[in-house]
Amino acid sequence: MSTLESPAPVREWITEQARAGREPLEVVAAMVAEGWQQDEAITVVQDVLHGLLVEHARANGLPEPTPVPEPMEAGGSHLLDGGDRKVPVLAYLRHPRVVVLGGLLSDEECDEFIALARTRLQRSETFLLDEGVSQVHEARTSEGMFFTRGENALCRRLEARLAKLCAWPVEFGEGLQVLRYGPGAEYKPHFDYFDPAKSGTAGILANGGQRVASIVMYLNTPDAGGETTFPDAGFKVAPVKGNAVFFSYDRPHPMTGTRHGGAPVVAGEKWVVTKWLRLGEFH
Ligand SMILES: O=C(O)CCC(=O)C(=O)O
Ligand SMILES: [Fe+2]
Repeated sequence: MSTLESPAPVREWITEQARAGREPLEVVAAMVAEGWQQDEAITVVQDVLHGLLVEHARANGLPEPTPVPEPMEAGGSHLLDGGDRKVPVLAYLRHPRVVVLGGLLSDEECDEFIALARTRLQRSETFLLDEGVSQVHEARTSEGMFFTRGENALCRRLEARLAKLCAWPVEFGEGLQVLRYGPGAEYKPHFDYFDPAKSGTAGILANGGQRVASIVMYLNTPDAGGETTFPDAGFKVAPVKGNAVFFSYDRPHPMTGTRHGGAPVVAGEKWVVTKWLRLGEFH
């Protein structure tokens, strides 16, 4: 019998202990004293407590966690397999979940993205979920454009690399977006998921479901400023050509800590290409 199919009375007893404020390790110790194997006791306690937390979240109107891409899962190696390229991890943070990647794109790939996007740029818009429309907004003073998924050989190559790195299907990704920030331009702190409380969200989620991860890739190195900031974590990522920042959010809620922004460019310009990953197939 697997421990997860352990009899209901044991699970009920663990739940009672947790509700009475007993420490999980004490509960495990009590089970071991009753003849349980340590590892099996830990597994059952963990499973019951996880279920309690999910129930608690639901009862308090919080969204439940979903699976997310996890680029660090590959056996703990710091050199990730991007298929056609090995990608070094430069830093990672547990909460919010952030992974900083070095050399995700070659210099030539960065230059080619800028060249392909330059003539198609338009003032960036922000999707106003209450009104269900996209509008120019002072919180976002960049210019941008979207490629459709698989639009050209360069997009296809990068999309395949990201899918391999994140172990997340290409079909679950939105088209790549290129942004250009001139001097002084910025993107004020925001969340990338779609707010479930807004009326326009249901329509957006019909295609692909929620966003669960973002990868912001730097196509040049601004002379000063332009960091990607995570203000709630007191953390910022330096925009360096070819490098990237990955972050994931397992539910559309501020508790993920993934509020982030593009700090104002102080000197020079800043170019990024962004990929958003959805929970399901995006058309
Ligand atoms: O420019 C940056 O550093 C962040 C971009 C961003 O947050 C976005 O495109 O959603
Ligand atoms: Fe963002």
